[in-house]
Amino acid sequence: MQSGNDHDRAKRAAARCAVETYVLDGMKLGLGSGTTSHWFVRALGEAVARGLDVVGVPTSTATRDLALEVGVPLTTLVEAVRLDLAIDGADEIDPQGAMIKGGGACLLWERIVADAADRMVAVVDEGKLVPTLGAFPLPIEVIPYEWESTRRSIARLLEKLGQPAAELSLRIRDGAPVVTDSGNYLIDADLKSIIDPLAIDGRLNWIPGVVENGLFTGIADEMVIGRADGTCEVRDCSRALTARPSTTPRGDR
Ligand SMILES: O=C(CO)[C@H](O)[C@H](O)COP(=O)(O)O
Repeated sequence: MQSGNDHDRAKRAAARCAVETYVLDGMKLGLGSGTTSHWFVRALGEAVARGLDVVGVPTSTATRDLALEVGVPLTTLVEAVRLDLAIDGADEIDPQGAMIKGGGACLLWERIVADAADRMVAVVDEGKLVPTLGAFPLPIEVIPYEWESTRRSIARLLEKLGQPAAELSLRIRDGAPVVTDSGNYLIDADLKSIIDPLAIDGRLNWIPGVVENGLFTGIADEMVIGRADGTCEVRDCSRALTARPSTTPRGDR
């Protein structure tokens, strides 16, 4: 069993490997959120201090603050239009590269930034690899207005899709609902095992009140898997067929 320190070493290994393997001078980058992404932003800051010329679009206010602290120049999607590469973590990732994201409450901005990138690379410690998604509760971002009614609609849809949730819990921290960077709430759906991620991803956002969900199917092109011994492995998942329609068809990116 891995300790917290092992996880941390593995995350740092994945982050360092991602900088060394993918980041080139002149790139416009999507900067993910969560602890693994934060190691990536720190490693990027060190590379910038050595002369690397890149700009980044952050996927959360926390990542924005860290990028400013470590000297990574920032831009916006309005200015950059397209990004060369987005690097981001995941809460779970399957062999096809389908992910559960949003454990850090940043799924909406993460999805927007990944969608604007020509290539998306997931950076994970090996503990994130799963044969089937779903042990990690699926985060669903909802607007606060009548969120309980939205939760009921989510429950009905999941039941219809043959995937009833054991629990649909409003995410609470310190006695109050967690509020995302966009001012929304999060409902975590404990699905145990997700049989058809694409079907759920494709339907959840149709529910009025649902802003985004944490199933990222067909988005990751590659994954960098970090290990506690400091090594890493790169795996290709760009041939995965499980994509929900993007605003930008992959061929046009
Ligand atoms: O989706 C995310 C935030 O919304 C993160 O990428 C995900 O939670 C993984 O985080 P960590 O690298 O800390 O394990």
